[in-house]
Order: sequence, then structure tokens, then C-alpha cells
Amino acid sequence: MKVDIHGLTVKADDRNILGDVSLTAEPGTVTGLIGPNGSGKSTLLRCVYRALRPTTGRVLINEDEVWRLSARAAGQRTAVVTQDHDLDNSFSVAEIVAMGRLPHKRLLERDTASDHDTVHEALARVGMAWAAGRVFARLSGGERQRVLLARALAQHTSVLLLDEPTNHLDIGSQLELLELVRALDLTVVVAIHDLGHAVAYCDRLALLCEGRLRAAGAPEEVLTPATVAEVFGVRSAIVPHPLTGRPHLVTAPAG
Ligand SMILES: Nc1ncnc2c1ncn2[C@@H]1O[C@H](COP(=O)(O)OP(=O)(O)OP(=O)(O)O)[C@@H](O)[C@H]1O
Repeated sequence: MKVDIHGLTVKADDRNILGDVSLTAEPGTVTGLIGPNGSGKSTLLRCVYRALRPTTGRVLINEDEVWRLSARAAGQRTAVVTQDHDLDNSFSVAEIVAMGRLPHKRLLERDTASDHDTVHEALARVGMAWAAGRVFARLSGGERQRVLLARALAQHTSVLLLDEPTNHLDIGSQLELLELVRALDLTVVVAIHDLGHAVAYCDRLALLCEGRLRAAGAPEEVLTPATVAEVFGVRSAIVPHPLTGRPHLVTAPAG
């Protein structure tokens, strides 16, 4: 499913925290949202997953405006992994992941054998099958992050939104998660700080700066040395990675 963002503006405290942002994420691609702290990445994602109504503008998922969909219909299309979660401390990991099945179930419908299979497949996919019976709140930050990704995968949506998914993860787990996300064949929109990861793992990038879309397109078109210097204040170059041959962004302090 395609995600179409048209003229999104969000005003708060008399200022535009997003100003007239338009962007399309095509099916089967990974779109990276990049930009300095406070540039509006999370706000943009929140508008897509209906946590925030924009002041003006629209978000369409497969031609349907998200606020015209029921919460259930929206949950069948879009899954999200964010940094802030407010989950009851006593839930087990399997119970947390099973929540991903809720948009597909009727009120008070019990979990089926197929739901259990989906939960365990999703946990296995993120390397957390061993933790199914553990208490979610007692996991490490990185383990919790992987469980929340499993919950999103168990939701079986076409669109996956990720807000800083590699936070808390060690470098091996970061690369594993990014490889997994890239192989999913979903419409993925991911807010990501690490520009090296953004270049290596995203098909397209959207660079936000003070709530405005500064540039969008292929990573090499967006992260030119001039743009990186202007927006982030560092020198940069995109070079072939010595180990993988993939494009790789290297940075150095401004000279
Ligand atoms: N509800 C709100 N009321 C007022 N200002 C807000 C609100 N939500 C976000 N902001 C402000 O909007 C700006 C954009 O915030 P947002 O969290 O979208 O940025 P971000 O690019 O995700 O930042 P970071 O990289 O630091 O996570 C920030 O200046 C933030 O303080």
C-alpha cells in the first residue's frame, strides 16, 4: 500500500512544527525520515499513525484518508514501533505480541491457534522466541525494542512505521534489525538518526529541517556534502563500503 502525505502542517504553541510537508512512500520501499533533533520526524510519523491530527493537510493510505478509516481498519493497514510505550508492567512478551492481532479480531474474540502461530513466528523472526513467557517489563531496552517490532510484524499490515528503531540496540542487533526491515517487502517509513544506516538501508530519504521538507529522493541526491554541511554542520562523503560495496556515508567534523 502506498502512503501519500499531502501538504501536512502541524501548529503547536503558535508555531509550525511541520510546514506544508508532502511525501510519498511507495509499496515495497523503505523511506528514511532524517533531520536534526526537533525537525519534525516523530510528528510526521504521528500524523501517519493517527496519534495526531494535522492542522491542515492529509495522509492517505492506499487512497483512503487515515482519519476516515475506523481505528480497526487503520490498524489492519499500519503498524508502528515507537520509543514511548505505556504498557502494563505485568504483561508477558507473548501477550504483548498478541496485541498485534487485535485489529483482526472481533470484540472479546479469543486468540486462535493461528494467532498463537503468528505470535511465535513474529518472535522467532526478531530472535526473541526464547522470551515468550517472560515479563516484558523485565527485559532489557534492546530486547523490548525487538518485542515491539515482533508485535508490529504480528499485525500483518502493509505499512510499517518505525521511530528510531535502532535506539537501545547494540551494533550487531542494529544491523540485524535493519537487514530484516529491508527484506520485509512492506511500505516502511522509518525515522532514523544514523545517516550511515539511512544511506545503506533506505531506498529513499526525506530530509526535514525545522519542520520543512528540505529534500527528498535517492540517498545520494539528498545527502550531498553541501546539504549535510548546511543542515548538520559536518563534512561528509558517500563512498562504497569497504566490506559490503554498498553506499556508505562517512562524516568528519567541519574543517
Ligand atoms: N505537542 C507538542 N506541543 C508543542 N511542541 C511540540 C509538540 N510535539 C512536538 N513539539 C515540538 O515540535 C518539534 C518537532 O518535534 P519532533 O519530536 O517531531 O522532532 P524529531 O525530529 O522527531 O526530533 P528528535 O530527533 O529529537 O527525536 C520539537 O521542537 C518539539 O519540541
